[in-house]
Amino acid sequence: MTKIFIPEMQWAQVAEKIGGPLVYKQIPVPKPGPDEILVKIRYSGVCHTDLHAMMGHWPIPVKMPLVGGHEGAGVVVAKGSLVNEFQIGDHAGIKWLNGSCTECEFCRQSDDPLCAHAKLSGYTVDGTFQQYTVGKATHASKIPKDVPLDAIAPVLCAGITVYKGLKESGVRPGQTVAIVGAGGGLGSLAQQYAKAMGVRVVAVDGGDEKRAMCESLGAEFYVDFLKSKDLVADVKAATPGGLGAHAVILLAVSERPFQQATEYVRSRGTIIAIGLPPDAYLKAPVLNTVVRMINIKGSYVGNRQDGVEAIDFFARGLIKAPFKLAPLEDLPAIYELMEQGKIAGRYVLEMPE
Ligand SMILES: NC(=O)c1ccc[n+]([C@@H]2O[C@H](COP(=O)([O-])OP(=O)(O)OC[C@H]3O[C@@H](n4cnc5c(N)ncnc54)[C@H](O)[C@@H]3O)[C@@H](O)[C@H]2O)c1
Ligand SMILES: [Zn+2]
Ligand SMILES: [Zn+2]
Repeated sequence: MTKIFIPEMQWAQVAEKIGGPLVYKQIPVPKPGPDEILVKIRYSGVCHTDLHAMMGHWPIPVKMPLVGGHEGAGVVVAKGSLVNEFQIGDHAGIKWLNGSCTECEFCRQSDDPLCAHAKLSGYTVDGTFQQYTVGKATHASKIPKDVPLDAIAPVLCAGITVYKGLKESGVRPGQTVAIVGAGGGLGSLAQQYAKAMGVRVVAVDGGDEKRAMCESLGAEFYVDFLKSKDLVADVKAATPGGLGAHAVILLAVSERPFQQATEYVRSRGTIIAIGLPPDAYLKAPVLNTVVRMINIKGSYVGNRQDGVEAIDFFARGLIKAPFKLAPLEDLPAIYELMEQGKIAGRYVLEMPE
């Protein structure tokens, strides 16, 4: 086996404290434990969760200083003595779920995201905004060699999460899903997974750039929340018979749509909350929820099998979502655009050689 050179130091984007700023600097390359792999990250997507993490938006303690990032795609360059799943040179993905205990009731039932001892990339352990990242071999994703590492990166969180959310909604081929926040990273992939599953899409987001993107991704209708005078009526009008959407996938980073979705979901329909706006509450009228038999559920990333399936959809050529490439150094500017809701699709960072 050819020996791969691994440097002692590497470039990383580091948040030194809650709220930032980010510092682009050299830090030590981590060493994999016995059950871990070391991945030379080539590309990492930038998820809105990374921004929430740096800003301390959620009441879950976040590691500081922090290297964010959890959509990392690269090459295995070292592994611990217990690792059988990967060989040096394999392509691998580091996801939000960096590892879990594998022994608790949730892990045993393949609900590993619910594990109380889960390690979260770019939150409780350092993530993929660095040249080299460690992850548990059991939880890292296998990426086929013919799959491009830049395009697959956003699938590792955004893709898996929306794929899982669509399955949790129970929406069936031929039915209609309203995707709220359709113009963002998760939204762009949600449209592609829905289409691949034979589900019709009503996209909800703001602005003409996102309209153009959603229409190119196959949305049958686009409702602009910035321009619509009656969003509920507009979404319903875009669904068969005007009866409302069979499922609503909430990906927006503001609270309003979480309050509104019960108004345009179809009777017996399901609302899936995925977006995580800070300090937000779900609110639904009890009467309508009961007499229209509305389901409201949360959905949180996906388990290992969801990951395998989501990557497989991509590998079969069914998922093509737009992304923009930028060097790792540009992360602060990307966060600024994200804050302003100005990113159509996903940004993918390219690591320095
Ligand atoms: N549940 C999970 O497992 C999970 C996984 C990944 C991300 N997330 C969360 O999902 C959210 C979205 O992440 P992202 O990376 O796609 O973010 P993003 O910034 O790329 O996209 C968010 C989109 O929401 C749109 N939006 C804002 N207000 C809206 C409104 N009122 N109506 C319609 N659209 C609106 C924005 O214009 C933007 O296009 C974040 O809160 C993130 O933390 C959750
Ligand atoms: Zn994410
Ligand atoms: Zn567990």
